[in-house]
Amino acid sequence: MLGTTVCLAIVISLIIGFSQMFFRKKWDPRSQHCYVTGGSSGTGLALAILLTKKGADVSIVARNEERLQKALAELEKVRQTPNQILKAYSFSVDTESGATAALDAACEAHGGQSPDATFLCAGKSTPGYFVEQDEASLRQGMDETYWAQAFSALAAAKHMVRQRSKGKIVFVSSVLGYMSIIGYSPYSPGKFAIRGLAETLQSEMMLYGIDVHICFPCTIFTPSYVEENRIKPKVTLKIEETDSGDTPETVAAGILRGVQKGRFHITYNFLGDVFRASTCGSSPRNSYFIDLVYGLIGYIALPIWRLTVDSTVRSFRQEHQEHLAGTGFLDPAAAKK
Ligand SMILES: NC(=O)C1=CN([C@@H]2O[C@H](COP(=O)(O)OP(=O)(O)OC[C@H]3O[C@@H](n4cnc5c(N)ncnc54)[C@H](OP(=O)(O)O)[C@@H]3O)[C@@H](O)[C@H]2O)C=CC1
Ligand SMILES: CCCCCCCCCCCCCCCC(=O)[C@@H](N)CO
Repeated sequence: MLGTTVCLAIVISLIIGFSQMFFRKKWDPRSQHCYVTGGSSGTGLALAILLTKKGADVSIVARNEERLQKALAELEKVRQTPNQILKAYSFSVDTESGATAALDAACEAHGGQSPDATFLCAGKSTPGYFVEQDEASLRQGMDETYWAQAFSALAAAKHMVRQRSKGKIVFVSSVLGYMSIIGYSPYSPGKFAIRGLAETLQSEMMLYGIDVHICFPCTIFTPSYVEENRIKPKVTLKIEETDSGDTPETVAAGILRGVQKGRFHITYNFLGDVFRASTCGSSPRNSYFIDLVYGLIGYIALPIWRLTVDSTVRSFRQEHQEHLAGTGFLDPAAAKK
């Protein structure tokens, strides 16, 4: 009985898998309005360039006007047709009012129509030790991760639902939204929170025919990666040596491919695939069989990797004590153990 059920499940998922592979119509960005937050730099910019090359109308949003204008000039260079609408808007998207105003401004250039796809790339990482954080820095961490994406998703969802228009919402979390390591207390919780929101919306947006996706990148060589490494604890840098990193262009191509394939969780490299399959839970899978293989690899390799992470952290104990003594954090009256 169990054998028959398993066989039946395999046959059904094979049929579904193949039919999706051959008959699913790939999303074409041509002439679609793609709204990209964080589009002035790194991954968001690479994605905006890619979408422009594919013939999309592209709106980019970020705060710094100068970088936005430079980015817009990059988009202009790869414009495919004279009537492609390419625009840049300076707003901070980590509040509801900012995110809504940014979206409304971008929609105005399209007769008030909702974007066909909303890519939420805005985000920042400010790593540091937990005991060196305070209320302001931890709240800032959530602003730079969760709120920098959640309010744009809210604005886009309301806009689309009011207009009864369909579209896509694409979040950018991190593998640090699947797991975490020392030094990421201001960042990782917000990236997990983005997953929580995406999981809710993947279910709820079905009411309206809105597709939801979420990408979990590993290290990306972007300007902010260079910036975060300046303040990143050495132990965190050491642990991250295992991750060889990708260019923003690779990640952007991975995001677009994932959206076109209709993936909910998007990963584009081996490490990402392993973490995705190993923490999938009841989230929609990408493939029953391939994910099983990645899951198996994770089941064997991740506990071993975790042991090496733990031993790296312990090997930094002495150095860390000296660091805390140097910053005056330690209570001088407390006996040295
Ligand atoms: N680099 C990496 O190693 C990894 C990055 N990620 C995530 O990928 C996404 C892109 O990162 P990356 O390409 O490195 O980023 P960059 O720092 O290169 O670009 C970030 C972009 O977001 C904009 N931005 C940031 N905060 C706001 C805000 N509050 N309002 C409006 N715009 C904002 C920035 O412009 P401005 O400052 O002018 O507003 C900039 O355009 C982020 O969500 C990041 O967390 C995930 C995994 C790894
Ligand atoms: C087969 C299993 C082996 C497992 C090896 C795992 C190695 C992972 C190293 C940690 C990668 C951290 C990336 C952080 C990305 C990010 O979000 C920050 N750059 C912030 O922007």
